[in-house]
Amino acid sequence: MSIPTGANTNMILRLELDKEIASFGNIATAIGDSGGDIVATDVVRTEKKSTVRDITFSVYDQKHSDLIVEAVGKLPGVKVVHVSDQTFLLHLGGKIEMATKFPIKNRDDLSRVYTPGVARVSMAIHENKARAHSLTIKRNTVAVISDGSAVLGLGNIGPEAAMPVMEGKAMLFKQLAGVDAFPICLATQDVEEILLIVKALSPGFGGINLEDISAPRCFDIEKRLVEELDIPVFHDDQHGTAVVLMAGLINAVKLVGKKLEDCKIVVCGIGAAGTACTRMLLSAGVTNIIGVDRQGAILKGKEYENPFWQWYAENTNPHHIEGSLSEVIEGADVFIGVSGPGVLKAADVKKMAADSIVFAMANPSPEIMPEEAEPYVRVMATGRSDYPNQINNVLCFPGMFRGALDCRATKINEEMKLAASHAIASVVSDDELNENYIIPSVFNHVVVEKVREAVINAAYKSGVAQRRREKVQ
Ligand SMILES: NC(=O)c1ccc[n+]([C@@H]2O[C@H](COP(=O)([O-])OP(=O)(O)OC[C@H]3O[C@@H](n4cnc5c(N)ncnc54)[C@H](O)[C@@H]3O)[C@@H](O)[C@H]2O)c1
Ligand SMILES: O=C(O)C[C@H](O)C(=O)O
Ligand SMILES: [Mg+2]
Repeated sequence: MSIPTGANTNMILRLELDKEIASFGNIATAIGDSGGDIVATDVVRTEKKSTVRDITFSVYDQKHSDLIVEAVGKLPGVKVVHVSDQTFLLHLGGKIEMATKFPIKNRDDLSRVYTPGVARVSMAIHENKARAHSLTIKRNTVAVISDGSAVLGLGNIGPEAAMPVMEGKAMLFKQLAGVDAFPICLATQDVEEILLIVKALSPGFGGINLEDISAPRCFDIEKRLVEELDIPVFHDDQHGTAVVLMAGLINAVKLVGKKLEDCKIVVCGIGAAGTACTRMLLSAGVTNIIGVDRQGAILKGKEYENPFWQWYAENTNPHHIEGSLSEVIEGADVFIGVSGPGVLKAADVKKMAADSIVFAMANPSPEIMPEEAEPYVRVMATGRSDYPNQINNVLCFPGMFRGALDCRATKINEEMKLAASHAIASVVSDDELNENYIIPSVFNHVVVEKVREAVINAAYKSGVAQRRREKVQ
């Protein structure tokens, strides 16, 4: 599968040029004629007969870049050394590192942070385990755990390939909410093994963020970890997504003047995210929900191997609507896509009710690109950062864990999730609300603070916060 590099990505082409044969003018013409735009050129080194240059040029996508590289590579005296882009360069050596809070300057410091001084601290924790929250990194630390089985919409690409996504989540935790998160990708997809590993590594962490673990295994893993651990365990693809979806929907229906309970909602992709989004919609009073997966609409009376689809069939699709996505979407007010790229066609969107809302949330390529859907929809959103209305769980998980860690919640419950949805939605005021602004930006500093506050209040009200209220600012 080719991954779109995004609109107007800058590529860097390293060329070795034979000084006698190659002409920079020809290179510039080849790039320009192929629709590329030269942004910069740098001389890397010059030798007697050749020179090595980096040419930075902007392209639309991966295919466009390949075309230009091919055209340049055919020029006389030009050898393509390699092609990279800024995204790849940013990933060289990974995106995060560990830092110490203060330097160890002398033997005195050494004897405090390390042996012998550290032994007294260890014994204090041994006497009272709760002290780990004040004397170790536990109170500010979250493990971001994946088995690489459902990475974005790319599927089961394995733990090594999942690392860049998990490093990205860790960066966002730190930058947005000051939470120290560790990416941990496991070389197993066995439920029992994952449970054992996560439980065994939990002592050093204040929370567990499960990420990109495929359904239905993710449900069992999360449920059992929640039962067996006394720190919050949160499967981000389920609950983070559902929280942000609900925030976007609260504002979108307000904008189009519909009532959420009256809407016909089609959810496409009944995996981790689709199941959790549906549960949240049901608890908000929506009844007319139709779930669609690869085989079409999920229906009561049919036999499903997946026990969660059995539950789904019992609890949704009250009018027993059968058929494919393009059949069941007829007259729908809302489409929620958490499946894969290009699943929804413009012709399907045309069949939706007036003032339709399309949340095409599959990453990195949505169920339909905004350019295709926009002529027929009133409100369009994706999970991506390069279009307006980014409905992405990053609006939830930093503030959610910040709040849960600060009040030392034992779990993240329904009350905390619903409070987070309303907090996110409330960042967009009625005056600001419009088709291109139903959900705040990830960079809006108010979001994390509002989510944190709402989560803390809900945690105290629902009795899962352990820290004395007056200690939590
Ligand atoms: N925007 C966000 O914040 C956000 C959050 C979570 C997940 N997602 C996206 O949602 C998608 C699913 O993630 P998940 O964690 O639930 O994965 P998952 O593997 O648990 O579930 C995916 C489901 O989609 C179904 N599906 C795949 N292709 C389909 C198609 N062509 N038609 C109908 N159904 C199809 C699969 O059968 C599966 O049931 C991914 O693309 C992911 O990037 C987005
Ligand atoms: O990682 C993201 O951008 C969102 C979400 O967790 C996903 O799996 O797509
Ligand atoms: Mg994810």
